[in-house]
Amino acid sequence: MKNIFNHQLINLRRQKQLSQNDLANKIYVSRQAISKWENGDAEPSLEKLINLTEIFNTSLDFLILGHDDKNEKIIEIHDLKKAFDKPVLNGVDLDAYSHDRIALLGSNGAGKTTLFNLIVGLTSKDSGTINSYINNRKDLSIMAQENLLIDNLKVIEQLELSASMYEVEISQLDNLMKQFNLYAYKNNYVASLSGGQKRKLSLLMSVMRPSKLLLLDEPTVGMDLKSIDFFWKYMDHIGGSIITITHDFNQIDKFFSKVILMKNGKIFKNVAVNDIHSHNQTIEQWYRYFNDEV
Ligand SMILES: Nc1ncnc2c1ncn2[C@@H]1O[C@H](COP(=O)(O)OP(=O)(O)OP(=O)(O)O)[C@@H](O)[C@H]1O
Repeated sequence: MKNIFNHQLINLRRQKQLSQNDLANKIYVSRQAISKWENGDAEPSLEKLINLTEIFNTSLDFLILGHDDKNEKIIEIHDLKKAFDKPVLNGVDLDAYSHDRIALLGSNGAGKTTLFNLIVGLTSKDSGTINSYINNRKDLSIMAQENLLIDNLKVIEQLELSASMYEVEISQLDNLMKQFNLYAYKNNYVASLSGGQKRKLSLLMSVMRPSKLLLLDEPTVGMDLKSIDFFWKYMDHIGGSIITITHDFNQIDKFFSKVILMKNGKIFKNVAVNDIHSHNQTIEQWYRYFNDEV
């Protein structure tokens, strides 16, 4: 299990709208100590960790690992059907749990984005059930395939808009833009960004607050290699359940715990990545075999 304490601390402090000084005063340490913890240069004593769990009303597991030890079901989909001109989803069954990192695979037109849109509520189902055990407004984030950006806003204005919706402190935005290599474009119009920069901005908007379920639709398409590497490293520090539509096979082997293959409007395979590796297969080989793309 990965220790992501410093990321959690930043996120939880922002959620509570506390400055580093405010938090330092509450637990009787210096502001510099908070800064070191958030930069990953030092870690608090157990006593201070416990103080932090009380302030943020959370568990030690959540504070350090980004999730509670219980692997809770967060979404349950049963016999989901959807047709447009022709049937697209023919009875999808899928459960996702709080620790899951799922790569959703399938050929073009298999219905992956349609499934996301149904989960988020952008599309209405024909039949079946989607039971969500999280608060979709607070705990569900999505980075959609089409960038949902407003062209005539400046980058900073676009981010301030999301920050106000997600109750994220505006003072954190400069730091986030620096991490995402967007700071130099802070006052540029969204319309003037390259495709890859727009993807990074969308990604930043979808991860600026912690979520229990994060849906990503082809997140790395259009990004350069450096940005792709940054993206996956960043994702590794995010808590909660993540379902990603991606064909970035190198990363699926490293990052994901499960792969789901959609075919003929159904979940054709739902397998642990470890199981595939234990048969000496890469995910790409497995995918090509089962998706008849050998
Ligand atoms: N709003 C819509 N109106 C009509 N048809 C639609 C609509 N949305 C999706 N479809 C159709 O549903 C099918 C599945 O599309 P979807 O975008 O879900 O596939 P996908 O697996 O995400 O594909 P890709 O890998 O190409 O992004 C396609 O045939 C598509 O044309």
